[in-house]
Amino acid sequence: MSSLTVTDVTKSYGATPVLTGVDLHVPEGSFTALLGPSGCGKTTLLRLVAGFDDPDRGTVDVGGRLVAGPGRSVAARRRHIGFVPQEGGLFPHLSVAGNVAFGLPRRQRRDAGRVASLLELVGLDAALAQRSPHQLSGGQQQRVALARALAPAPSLVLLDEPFSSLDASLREETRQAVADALTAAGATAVLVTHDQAEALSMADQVAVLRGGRLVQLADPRTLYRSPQDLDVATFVGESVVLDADVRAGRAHSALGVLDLERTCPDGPVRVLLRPEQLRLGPSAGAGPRARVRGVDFFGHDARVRLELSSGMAFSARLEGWDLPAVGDDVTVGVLGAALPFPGDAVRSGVGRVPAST
Ligand SMILES: Nc1ncnc2c1ncn2[C@@H]1O[C@H](COP(=O)(O)OP(=O)(O)OP(=O)(O)O)[C@@H](O)[C@H]1O
Repeated sequence: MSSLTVTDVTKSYGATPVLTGVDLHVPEGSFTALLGPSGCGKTTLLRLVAGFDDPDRGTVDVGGRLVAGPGRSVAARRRHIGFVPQEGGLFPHLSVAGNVAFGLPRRQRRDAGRVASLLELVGLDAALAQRSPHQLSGGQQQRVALARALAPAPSLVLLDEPFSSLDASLREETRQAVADALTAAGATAVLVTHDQAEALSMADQVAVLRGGRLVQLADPRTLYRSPQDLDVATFVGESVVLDADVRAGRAHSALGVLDLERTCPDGPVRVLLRPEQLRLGPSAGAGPRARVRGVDFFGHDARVRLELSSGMAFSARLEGWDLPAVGDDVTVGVLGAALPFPGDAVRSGVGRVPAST
């Protein structure tokens, strides 16, 4: 397996810039997720790396070998890159074993042991080897597609939204199987997704793309806890954004006086909390009082929608055992510190919680 280095990659279709000055380094043996909203250029970047298209400017380097750049474009089939497309792209007329064997060098195609070990690597029972793709679940098909992509021991594996067509329970299970197989193979992998939970749970590092630019590259915890701006914050998770006034290093806000995650000059600021930092107490307790306006119960946890007497609405994320009822009055406490964004203009004093889950 090899590292991947993308330097200053720019691509336009007609007059429309799709990628602008993208720099990305994926260390050997690591897993990077490209995360961003629809149309931000994720798939285009993957296609330029795979060799399905060429950048207008910049370079792509796989394991120290320049595969795309000024005057150079190595053909896709010579880049030693495995590709797992959205729907798996299995050959319908070949068996599972035939599909996996297709990825092997010609002289190894009849090696049943090699095919069996690849199926084992992706967590599939060898008994499935003679089935046709249409006799498999969507999750099993994706695993076969990964086994086929890993078969030639590629330098790099690219996965383009491979779980998007799977239903929720199968998606979780398949993600885990794919992540385990990639780790076991020591693969360098890049996954395209618009699902923040998928990116945060699977990847070693997450590259957030917005409008064709890479706006932040960080490990999942850093990205979630220290997003570079409020747009990234709300894209990677639910947020409570408050207007506040910093005095002597603490933020005075509608949810009380908050400690800050990093130093911030005195003055108006917007601060970020995550809904799971909020704790609710009895209405007679200390802290700002709020009324419960709604409870969205998910089983293991719940989103409790709250409103202060000022009309400010926000949500807390609580474990599902001991939840308040709609109409209850509660007090709100804050765990940990808030993240300040001094550059963001103070708006109307109303907190917001995006609907993204
Ligand atoms: N071959 C092409 N010709 C013209 N425009 C294109 C082409 N490929 C992509 N685009 C445009 O480039 C932009 C980025 O597309 P891309 O598929 O890379 O986005 P994405 O982030 O992967 O989105 P999604 O999550 O919806 O797949 C879009 O506006 C798309 O319409």
